[in-house]
Amino acid sequence: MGKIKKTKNPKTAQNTQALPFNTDRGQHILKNPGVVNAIVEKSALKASDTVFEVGPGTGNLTVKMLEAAKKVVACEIDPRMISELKKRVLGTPSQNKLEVRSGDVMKMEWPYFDVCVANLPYQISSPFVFKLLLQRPLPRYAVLMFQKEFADRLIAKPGDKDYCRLSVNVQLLAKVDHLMKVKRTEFRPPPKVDSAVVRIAPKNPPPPINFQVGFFKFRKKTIFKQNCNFLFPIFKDYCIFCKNYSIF
Ligand SMILES: C[S@@+](CC[C@H](N)C(=O)[O-])C[C@H]1O[C@@H](n2cnc3c(N)ncnc32)[C@H](O)[C@@H]1O
Repeated sequence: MGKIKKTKNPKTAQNTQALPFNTDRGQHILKNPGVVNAIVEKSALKASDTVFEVGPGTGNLTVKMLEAAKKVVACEIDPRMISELKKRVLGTPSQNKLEVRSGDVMKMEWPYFDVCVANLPYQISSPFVFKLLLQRPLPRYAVLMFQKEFADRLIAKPGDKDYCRLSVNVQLLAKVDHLMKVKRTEFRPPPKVDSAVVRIAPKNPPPPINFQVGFFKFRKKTIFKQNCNFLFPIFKDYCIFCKNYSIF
């Protein structure tokens, strides 16, 4: 593990040797190597893969993925974490396989990648998933850790209590599978909620949706005030489907 130590108030931390966690940035670090190994195993990385990791933190997942993949491009918002990560791989055989990008993943252009693996900061879950599904070329899949309740909505099927607009929108564009549950006690500091790891495999080729007039640009209420006939067939079917299932 890295040198990070939990402090009650990061802003007033006195310990200059250890970094405080910033939970406002979703800094809940996986502390159980068994969970880290399980996530990497379930990611089924190939030796030829370029992996996009969001929020590597101190690099617990990163170092394992570097052993399995051709390259890891890791995007991290916190410069302190970047420096810990770089120190961790310095002088190791993995050093040249790691590219670190500094900044907010939602504001930057994404690199080419085959697979995305991330223990995501939960506050960006929804926009991240839709940015992922609009990424071109399409990645093979993403293995992502979410708050359990968000994961439940992603994988919900018609009739389930969690079935909602998110389930419909994501499952229209991808196959979503639940991989594993992760208890809050597996993180340092523990978050207030449990988590789950999900694989999102975009449908390839994607359904023929024109996103300029698609559901990302419309509010459902606006759509239903209009005549669906002007919409191209798949989007019209989608509207009817949502209407039938009362998904608004
Ligand atoms: C849940 S921690 C995961 C840390 C590490 N991957 C692990 O599993 O132990 C989330 C990480 O995402 C970073 N982060 C938060 N918001 C971000 C953003 N918008 N763009 C990039 N990284 C972000 C945080 O600084 C933190 O290192």
